[in-house]
Amino acid sequence: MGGALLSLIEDDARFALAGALVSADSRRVGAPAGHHAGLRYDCDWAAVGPLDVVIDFSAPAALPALIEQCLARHAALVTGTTGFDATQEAWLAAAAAHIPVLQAANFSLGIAVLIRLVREAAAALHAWDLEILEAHHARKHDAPSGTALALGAAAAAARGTSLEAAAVYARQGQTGPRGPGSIGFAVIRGGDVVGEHSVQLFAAGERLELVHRATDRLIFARGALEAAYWLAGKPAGRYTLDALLAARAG
Ligand SMILES: NC(=O)C1=CN([C@@H]2O[C@H](COP(=O)(O)OP(=O)(O)OC[C@H]3O[C@@H](n4cnc5c(N)ncnc54)[C@H](OP(=O)(O)O)[C@@H]3O)[C@@H](O)[C@H]2O)C=CC1
Ligand SMILES: O=C(O)C1=N[C@H](C(=O)O)C[C@H](O)C1
Repeated sequence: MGGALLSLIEDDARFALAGALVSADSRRVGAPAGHHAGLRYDCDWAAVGPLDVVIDFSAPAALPALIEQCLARHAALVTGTTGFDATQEAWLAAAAAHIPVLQAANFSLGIAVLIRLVREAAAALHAWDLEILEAHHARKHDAPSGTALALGAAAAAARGTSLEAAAVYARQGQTGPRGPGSIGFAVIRGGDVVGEHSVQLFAAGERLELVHRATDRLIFARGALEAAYWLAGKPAGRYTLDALLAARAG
């Protein structure tokens, strides 16, 4: 995602790159960061100049330093990183008391609309069995994807329950029949799949499938850049992609 962001920022006059950070043991440290006037990848926040907004697509382990630096610099934070645990989610919520934070498991417009459709379908077909399938490239670290979890949370909320109460993440052996009201997840990993999500609702004699397929990672980078431009300079608080889309539509 870092590479996709760099390539877009190069052609976007709204942005000036302050720095490009990778992990301490990255083979990229010291290599040119795209074609940005002498900027090189670094692993040290000290190499990053003054900034208005940080865009994060990294790993949960990067979060403590990320939050510390955003707070110290009063910078807005856009994060697309997935796989945070409950403690890390709480750190993000606490940071939002001091800086603007926009977190989205998926920055594609199609997924934003899919989440709305899932809410509607889950509520309208409240007794139907609901399953979520996702497929991603072989290098992905977390499962199910953040997007699959967001879709599950939207469906659960639309049915007046929570993902914690409804989710079934694994089935193997003598599982017994499907639990009523449960939300099942299935995960595929392989090759260079950019990201595919399918929400399926089943009743006797019929099935509804809602599917999104991403074929280019640039869509996520574009969405994150729009979010960053919108978020910079806003008051402290939590912001969502939905709020950005509503602001643009209105
Ligand atoms: N919200 C969305 O729309 C999307 C979200 N994602 C999520 O974004 C995250 C990154 O995905 P992707 O770009 O494919 O992953 P990659 O593994 O390709 O890149 C991760 C980057 O983060 C750096 N990094 C890892 N750990 C640290 C650390 N502790 N401190 C600083 N930098 C670190 C890596 O450095 P190094 O050079 O060492 O690898 C690398 O540059 C994932 O959580 C993924 O699920 C991905 C796509 C879209
Ligand atoms: O790791 C990825 O690649 C992606 N991760 C996000 C997720 O976990 O939902 C978004 C997108 O599907 C690509």
